[in-house]
Amino acid sequence: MQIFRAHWMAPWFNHPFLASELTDHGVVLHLKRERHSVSWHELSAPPKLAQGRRLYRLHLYCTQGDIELGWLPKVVAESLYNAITLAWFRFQAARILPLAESCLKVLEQGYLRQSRWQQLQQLLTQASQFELQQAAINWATLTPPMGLSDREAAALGLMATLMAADDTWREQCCADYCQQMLADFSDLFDSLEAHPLTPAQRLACVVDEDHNLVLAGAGCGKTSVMTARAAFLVASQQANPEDLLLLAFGNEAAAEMAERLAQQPTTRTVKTSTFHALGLMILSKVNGHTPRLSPLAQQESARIQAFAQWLEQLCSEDEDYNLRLQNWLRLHRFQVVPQPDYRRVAREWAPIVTALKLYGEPEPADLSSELAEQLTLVLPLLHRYQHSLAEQGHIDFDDMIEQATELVRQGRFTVPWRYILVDEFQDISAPRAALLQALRDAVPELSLFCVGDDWQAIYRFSGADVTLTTRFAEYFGASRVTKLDKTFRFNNQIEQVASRFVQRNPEQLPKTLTTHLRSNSPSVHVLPVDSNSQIDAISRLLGQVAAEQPQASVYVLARFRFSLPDEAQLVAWRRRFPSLNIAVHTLHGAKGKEADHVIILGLSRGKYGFPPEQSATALLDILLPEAETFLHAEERRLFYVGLTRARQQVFLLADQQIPSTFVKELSGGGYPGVSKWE
Ligand SMILES: Nc1ncnc2c1ncn2[C@@H]1O[C@H](COP(=O)(O)OP(=O)(O)OP(=O)(O)O)[C@@H](O)[C@H]1O
Repeated sequence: MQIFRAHWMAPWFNHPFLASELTDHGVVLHLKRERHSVSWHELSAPPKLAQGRRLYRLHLYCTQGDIELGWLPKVVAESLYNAITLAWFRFQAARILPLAESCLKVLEQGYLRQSRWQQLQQLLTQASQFELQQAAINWATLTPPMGLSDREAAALGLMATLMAADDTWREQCCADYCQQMLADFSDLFDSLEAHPLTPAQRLACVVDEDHNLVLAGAGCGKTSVMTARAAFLVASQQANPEDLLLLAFGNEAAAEMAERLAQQPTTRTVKTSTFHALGLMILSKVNGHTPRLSPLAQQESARIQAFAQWLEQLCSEDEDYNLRLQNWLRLHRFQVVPQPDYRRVAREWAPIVTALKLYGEPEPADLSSELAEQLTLVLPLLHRYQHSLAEQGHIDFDDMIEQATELVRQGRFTVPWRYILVDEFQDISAPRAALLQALRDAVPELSLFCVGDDWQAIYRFSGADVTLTTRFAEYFGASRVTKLDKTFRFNNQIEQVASRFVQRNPEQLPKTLTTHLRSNSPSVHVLPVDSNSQIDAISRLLGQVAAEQPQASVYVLARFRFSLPDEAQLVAWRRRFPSLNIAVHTLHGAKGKEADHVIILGLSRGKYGFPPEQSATALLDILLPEAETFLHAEERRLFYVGLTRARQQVFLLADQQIPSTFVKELSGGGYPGVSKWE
């Protein structure tokens, strides 16, 4: 054991300190008549060396009161100082090591998500609660001495960094992570698709907050980003394929995603599902049997049929109901004689019944007397519907999502995923968002990745709530929003028209889209036609397209299914223009699809025009979440969806006598990208 002695003259001057020695436990001070031990534990900081006129003093910071060792010759003072400093740092490093290793484990998980950041802060706080002294040490201000092992130095360095870390440091960590991933996986992003991903698409794939929202414009490659993120997570070994779940709303979209994932060997086994299939799977797994889904839920036609029958029954059983219904129908210009068109009423009221079930009855104060009357007419339909489900032991999709959410909340379903990716997020409803939130809460490290475009939110009538997108962070908490603003589908001419049109509603999130394709001439054409000559006009347009671009694809779109050309007409066109790829869709059905040319028909005013002027939706409006103040807000977005299906040109067949207000707006000046054909 090395002894560090004070100057031989110390006792002569009655100085009590004679010598010191270092042990594993601390410093032993040899005083005149006794020995005094100071454990490493009691030293709250490294020692400090001070030079006197000829001799040195060493200051020890002790929790019981500071101690000064005087009368030290220079060589002794320096070596004692070095020895105590090194031993003190070693002692602290040994104490800190488990904490440093726990912090490192959090950091090694990758992107420093808000939840991981909180975990780190908790670790540091917990440690300082146990080790009060340690909390008082300001590691950031201390410089560790030479002689520490790499491990000790790293632990102390990490502590110094973490104790000084703030939000800016976290941001920097996230940015560094992204930069590293972008560099490491640039080959993957170059080669995954037929085209290399853009910088914005790549960034969207690697950002990995607890909740991620990718806000995109039409045609900006949302599907490419969904599948590329899945491939990236697997390639970077942050996830195995079975850790991932990709969710879509419709079967077709889920199937398309599955097909795209199957093209990569690493993502072939990634699970894709619709929300409904997910709900069904959760219920079946937990309950041990498949729930009995009502045919009324599965087939719209069956539901309408049942509602129509119940309306008829209600009228025949209850004369008062019959009279009130007839009055209401007359007032709203529905057919009443020879007898009411119950099917039509059923079709219009079905979404009201769904909304009533989902969101409950509105406050009476919110209803005019006319709407209150309508409510009393609709409520018996809801009661019969619920009664019929209960009687048959059936559930519908809303029940299924609600029950699945409850099972996840109760911990009865073991959530196997760590990454959930959701397509078309703008169309999510509150119950589906609650299911996502429950899944997320069940697995602390689960990250949500939602891709959507608030400009294309078109399912409010069936309960979708676009504010879950526009106020994503308020709903889900710690989030990061990335944007895709380069569209590959359409040219600048279509973009200018469509973006200006949709942004007339100031509630839409502002976006500036750039286009990959450019054109100098207008690409949105308004063709005034007589309502009876729409088919001829389409035939002429198809002929024109076939002559100029024989292999082109053409969509014929309409607001309502019954406005679309029938199957026989489609077959006739396909025969006449065999090289063209012609398809007909409702505007809702065309969502997510694209064609070279788009023809939109039925652009008139009236109850079944576009936008439809239907007073019957007033009650629905009150029931649905967050009524929109801008007139025809959702129809405007639907029109935007129609415009943005086209890669090259859009043809708007405007009713010559009563043109749609949307078309009047487009052709009335203010939209330089629109050409008007006479
Ligand atoms: N980085 C890219 N380079 C070139 N083309 C791309 C790129 N990313 C996507 N595309 C192409 O852009 C088109 C639109 O992509 P996609 O259908 O994924 O868009 P989207 O954002 O889902 O559109 P929407 O919301 O309108 O349905 C597709 O033809 C796709 O191949």
